[in-house]
Amino acid sequence: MALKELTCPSFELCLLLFSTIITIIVSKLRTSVKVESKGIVNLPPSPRKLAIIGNLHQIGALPYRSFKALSEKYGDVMLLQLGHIPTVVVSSAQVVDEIMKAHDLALSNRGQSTATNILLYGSNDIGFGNYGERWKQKRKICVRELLSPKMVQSESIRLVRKGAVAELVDKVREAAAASCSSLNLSELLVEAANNIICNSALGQKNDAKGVRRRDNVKVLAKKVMFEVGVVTLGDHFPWLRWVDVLTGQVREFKATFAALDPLFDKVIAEHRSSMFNKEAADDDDMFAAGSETTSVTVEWAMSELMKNPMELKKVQEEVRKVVGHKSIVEESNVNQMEYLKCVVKETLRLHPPAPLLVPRVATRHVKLSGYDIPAKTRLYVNVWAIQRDPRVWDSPEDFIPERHRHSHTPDFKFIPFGFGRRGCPGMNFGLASVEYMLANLLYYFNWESPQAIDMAETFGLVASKRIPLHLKPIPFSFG
Ligand code: HEM
Repeated sequence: MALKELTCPSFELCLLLFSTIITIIVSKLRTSVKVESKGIVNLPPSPRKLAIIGNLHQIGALPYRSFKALSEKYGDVMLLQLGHIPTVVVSSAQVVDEIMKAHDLALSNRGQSTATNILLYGSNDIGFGNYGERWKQKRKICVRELLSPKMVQSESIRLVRKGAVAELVDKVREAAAASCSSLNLSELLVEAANNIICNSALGQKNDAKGVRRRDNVKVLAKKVMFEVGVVTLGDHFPWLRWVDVLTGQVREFKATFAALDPLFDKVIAEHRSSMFNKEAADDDDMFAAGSETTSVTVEWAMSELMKNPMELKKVQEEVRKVVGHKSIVEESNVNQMEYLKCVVKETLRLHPPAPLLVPRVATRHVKLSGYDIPAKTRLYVNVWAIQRDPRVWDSPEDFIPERHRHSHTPDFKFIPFGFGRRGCPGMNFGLASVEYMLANLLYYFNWESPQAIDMAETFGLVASKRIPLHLKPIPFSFG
């Protein structure tokens, strides 16, 4: 056979595959020798893995559900091989307690990906940046300038929330006046949550063409949120990074970044001499992380309430009793709505927007529940499984807001905002928005559902409803 025929593309591909396999085997042998020579022997239980892909074939489109099913067989600390990434999945409150007490610092790095490296300035942001002095500084500035309880309750941010929610209520009212029987509430919630965050952080300025800046950010933030959740082939198999280039994936990330970066430059320039600091403005993922988590929480709360009419009636009675005939829902009213707060908590228990938190990475070897976790292992905390764990929750699949009435102590069986050094700094900001949006929707309108509520999920970095929530609003009058 002529040499030319041998070097056809498929032969090159075989050669590439063969050399890749040899490289993997050699590197695996090296790793296992290293592991054994360091005395690391007691690894967590693992399901059987396949060559090269490891356990990837066992993970479905909703990984937190696949992890839960596997953990029922392999335990609360389980080791999976996701492509080339060794990954530990934690599925019990007790183990989270142990992490918090003994290993929070050692498990404070994040896992970076092709997407976060391109979109988030080399993963140099608060959400995906590694733990360290620079990261601590950035986080401190964000909390001080925007997310502290004092800032969240400041007059300026209250006004922003009030304005954005009034806009939401007006839009629902318009739809009701036009006898809309199937309003896409999900869409309006995303818009309202985005407006709260963009207007709080960026102000309400327009760009040169007269388009409101928040409208530009809105579209981009949604894109960023989706794309940072993308795990490319090259992330699982570094030797296949070139495929990400060929498929156009890398080009897509770069295009999003190219659109977002000048916008942030403008904001930074404007705020240089004022309250907002460059380090804080750097964090485009904060807008994305903050708005989608907020809107999906209200979306799930409304869905659960529609499925549970007794609870809907109860929470509406409370909201209307507290607000009375004033016909304006004040933020201060929300503090008296104890049951509404329970509804929000129960929603976050059953539908944590980040069901696997944001993955962490071990900076050094740690011992967890007696198992060895080597440095650089990725860690997922399966909050979705923990918050439905029948060992710690009665009737875990049922929507029972009442169960939160007397639970004030921090408890690792309920951690929708994560925990420790990497826990969510936007909790107060997020809760204030969720509670105020929900109180308004429940005060001004009664709701009917044109069809059965579909509770199916879809998952990127955030778990949202697969089919947007469509409802019929009916304006409520005190008569
Ligand atoms: C209902 C609303 C929200 C929920 C349920 C939520 C949940 C979470 C969770 C689970 C994490 C990961 C925590 C961990 O790994 O332990 C996180 C991180 C983060 N969240 Fe939130 N979040 C919400 C709203 C917000 C808002 C409104 C903002 C900002 C405006 C925000 C900013 C962030 C940031 C910057 C991080 C990264 C923190 C770090 O890595 O150190 N979040 N959030």
